Amino acid sequence: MNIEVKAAPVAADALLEPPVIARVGVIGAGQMGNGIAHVCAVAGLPAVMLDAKPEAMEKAVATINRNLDRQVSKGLLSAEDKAAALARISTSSDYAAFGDCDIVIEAATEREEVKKIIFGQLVPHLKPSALIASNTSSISITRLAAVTDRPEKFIGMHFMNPVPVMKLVEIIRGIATDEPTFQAVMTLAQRLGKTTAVAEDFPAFIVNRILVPMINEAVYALYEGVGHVNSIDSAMKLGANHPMGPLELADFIGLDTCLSIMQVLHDGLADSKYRPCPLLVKYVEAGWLGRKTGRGFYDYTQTPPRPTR
Ligand SMILES: CC(=O)CC(=O)SCCNC(=O)CCNC(=O)[C@H](O)C(C)(C)COP(=O)(O)OP(=O)(O)OC[C@H]1O[C@@H](n2cnc3c(N)ncnc32)[C@H](O)[C@@H]1OP(=O)(O)O
Ligand SMILES: NC(=O)C1=CN([C@@H]2O[C@H](COP(=O)(O)OP(=O)(O)OC[C@H]3O[C@@H](n4cnc5c(N)ncnc54)[C@H](OP(=O)(O)O)[C@@H]3O)[C@@H](O)[C@H]2O)C=CC1
Repeated sequence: MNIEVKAAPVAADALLEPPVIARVGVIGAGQMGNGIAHVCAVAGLPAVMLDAKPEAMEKAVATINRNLDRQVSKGLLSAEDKAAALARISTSSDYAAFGDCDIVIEAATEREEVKKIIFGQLVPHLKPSALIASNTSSISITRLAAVTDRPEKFIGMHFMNPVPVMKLVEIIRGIATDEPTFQAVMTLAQRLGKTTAVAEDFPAFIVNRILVPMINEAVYALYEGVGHVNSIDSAMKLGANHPMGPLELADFIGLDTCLSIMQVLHDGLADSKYRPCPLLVKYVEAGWLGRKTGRGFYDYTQTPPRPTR
């Protein structure tokens, strides 16, 4: 009996060449934006950063300088390579600066409405072939892509904090993301020295679906009096071999970002197990956002940082 074996159909876009990325734009010059610009520049890619506030960009360049020095002192980078990397970084407060970028990576505050406004401002300045990536920690890539003129060239590129140190980048395709975009971003992540994990477009993807509910649970443990800040963090560092305790890590990520991620999980999965801890909500309402505001579960004006509970 003859069995006819048919080749699986090949999507038309799989035959197209992925675009080459030679110049990167970064929106948001906070802790993630400066880290993304840093690793691009070290990998030889010119990177232009934009932020709502000029002082945020000045601070970002100073942070990059300090973190490059850290790599030089550890012997990971030569002084010449550091100088060359710094020279590849520029800043602008005008979206027109993204006109010659092959990809723009958005790393602004974790609020859907903020990101959607940014994409509306960005799109008119992009060349037709330019890709857009979002570094969102949790928000639907499909929904963000839908407000742009190029959902097929839109993708999630989720770096981990601190970007120069952490090996992983999660890659998330929206429903419309095409194959050349996916391939181009996989190649870019490799060029930046990162390892990729591909995640489907579900709330908070893989890392934060697992990590941030653990942090939220640590805040519940604090809220319910199971332990003090120090005992909770020591327990997880020494008892589970985590490099940082969950409350220290929450402060490091930013409590506003942790809360936004829990809200996306709670809204998106409609399961009460993702309810943000009321104490986390209260800290964010107080403006105690962690390291970036000098106070969270620790007070960073003290050396060493002193637990606030
Ligand atoms: C929320 C999300 O969407 C996803 C996420 O990113 S979740 C967060 C994922 N990251 C983690 O889990 C990090 C856990 N912590 C660690 O792995 C380690 O503690 C660490 C790598 C951050 C630092 O380890 P270390 O090198 O032993 O510590 P140390 O040299 O004392 O560095 C600590 C400081 O350097 C930073 N850091 C270290 N090397 C750095 C570098 N090359 N570039 C930038 N920052 C660096 C740390 O953020 C911290 O900042 P301060 O300058 O304010 O102190
Ligand atoms: N923190 C973490 O550990 C990680 C965060 N992420 C994600 O990365 C993104 C950025 O987070 P992170 O760097 O921590 O946040 P930060 O708060 O450190 O930085 C965000 C920056 O974006 C700026 N910004 C806000 N609105 C605009 C705008 N309209 N145009 C330009 N810039 C704007 C903010 O300015 P201002 O302060 O003036 O509002 C701020 O400088 C978020 O989506 C977050 O979820 C991903 C991985 C890890």
